[in-house]
Amino acid sequence: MAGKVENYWGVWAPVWSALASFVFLLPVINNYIPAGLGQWLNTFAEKLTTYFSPYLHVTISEYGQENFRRSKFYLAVEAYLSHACSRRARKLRADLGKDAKTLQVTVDDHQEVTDSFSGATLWWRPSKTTSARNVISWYPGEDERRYYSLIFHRRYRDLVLDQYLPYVLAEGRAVTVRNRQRRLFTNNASGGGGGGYGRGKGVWSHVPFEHPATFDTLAMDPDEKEAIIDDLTAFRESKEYYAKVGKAWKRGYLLYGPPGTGKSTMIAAIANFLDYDVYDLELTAVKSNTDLRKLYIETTGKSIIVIEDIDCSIDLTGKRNKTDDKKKSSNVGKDDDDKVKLPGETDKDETSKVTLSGLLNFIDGLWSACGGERIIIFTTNHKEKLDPALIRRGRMDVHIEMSYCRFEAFKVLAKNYLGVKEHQLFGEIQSLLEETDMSPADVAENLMPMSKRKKRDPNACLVDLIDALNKAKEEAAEAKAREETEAKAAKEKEEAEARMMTKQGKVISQSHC
Ligand SMILES: Nc1ncnc2c1ncn2[C@@H]1O[C@H](COP(=O)(O)OP(=O)(O)OP(=O)(O)O)[C@@H](O)[C@H]1O
Ligand SMILES: [Mg+2]
Repeated sequence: MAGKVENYWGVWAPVWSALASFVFLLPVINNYIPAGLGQWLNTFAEKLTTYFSPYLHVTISEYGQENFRRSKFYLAVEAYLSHACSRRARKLRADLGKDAKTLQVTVDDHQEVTDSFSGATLWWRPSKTTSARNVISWYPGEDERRYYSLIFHRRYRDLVLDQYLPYVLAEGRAVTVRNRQRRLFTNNASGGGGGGYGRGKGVWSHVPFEHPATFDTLAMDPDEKEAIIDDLTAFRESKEYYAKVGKAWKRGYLLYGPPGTGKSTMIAAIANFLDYDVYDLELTAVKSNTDLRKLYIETTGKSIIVIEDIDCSIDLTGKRNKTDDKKKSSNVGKDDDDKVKLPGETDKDETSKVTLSGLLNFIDGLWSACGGERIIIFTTNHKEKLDPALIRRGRMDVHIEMSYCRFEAFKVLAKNYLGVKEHQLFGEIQSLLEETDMSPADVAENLMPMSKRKKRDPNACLVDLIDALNKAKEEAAEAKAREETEAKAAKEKEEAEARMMTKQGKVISQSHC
């Protein structure tokens, strides 16, 4: 939006100059004339300025009606100007951002910057007023009030109000999102951090999210990876589509597979790819369906809600053991812990009472009025243990199997860990990986050059990996042989027992005869 710098005083310069002198002198004149006349002169000066000036001013103040909060529009303008116009300003203000890591540069006070939009030239001027009162203020922004003035010709009034300002708001927000420090939230208060769960503060505590995993570092089949990236991209760009078909803008992913195959790493890669916050939901720390609902409502848009190891978190299979059956089944669909407690009465049962139906509601987000895109991810080592209702399409839309390391995935790890794309040992490794189930975590561990010898020579890492694969292969063969022997022994025992039973049966029937 770079614009030609022009002076908005233009041909009206002499008139403005005279007016400005008059307005400037007014406070001095006011000291020597009666109060009534002074007030009249002030009003007159204002009217004169408004009447002659072809320019309009829009003021955007830092603090709105509520003194505690900085105006969102002001922040958006600040972000927009620092991004779009700060290059053209001569005086800048530099500060550390919210996370105290990134440098933020904004246009300094009283520095006018120009912008242009659909042929219109606009001037932005950041200013501040300082309170004359000799009172120390408790509230931020009371003593010093910053504001932006936007000045433009009145013929652009509609353009500015209807198009330019909404554009500045949207652009400013986008810049803020790009610059923000993403966060990892957790509902497990013992994990440290800010507001504890259920203590009247926020229900989530958070730390900066700094996981370095990306899709480039994720070792898996390239075609599957591409399909996931496509799916995520389509989701991110489908706001209108979801609105059109009347669906909440959310998508569920089920990541399943053996330990160490990259499920948690994949979540970090997705978060980094989409630039979303992550809410790591510890289900065992949630006491009731009501609390689960509160947690959902307090999540923001552009976020990933994660429940790791869902099969271990809670009994969600719907299959209850007989003794507990009666008690637990009365829980399904109800929030029995919603009932009013007597004063002083505490929760005797500290265990989670989240039910399957509570979780299903959570996923469906039926009671949620919050907009904005959300991704829900479950991880599990045992997909077969999960209730089909929990993972049906529509809830968990995409099922992704994270499998043992095969050759294509190995090549990604070799490139990332050793910087090696081709090697004479690759052939041997390929055939070993096809025959042996080794998790990417174990392969990665073998490739890590953690000793001086390995650091000097990537070859040593590959040789170590071959040794580990051969060992794993032998162990797998031994385990298989053991299993076969045990199965054979069990079968023989069963047959012997059956023979014995038949024999006994015959004896009994003969004695009856
Ligand atoms: N597919 C992969 N690509 C790259 N690195 C991987 C992959 N899988 C595992 N790793 C490495 O192994 C470590 C453990 O992986 P991760 O925690 O993602 O496994 P997981 O599937 O979540 O295991 P679990 O089921 O035990 O939670 C990671 O820190 C990562 O360095
Ligand atoms: Mg994991």
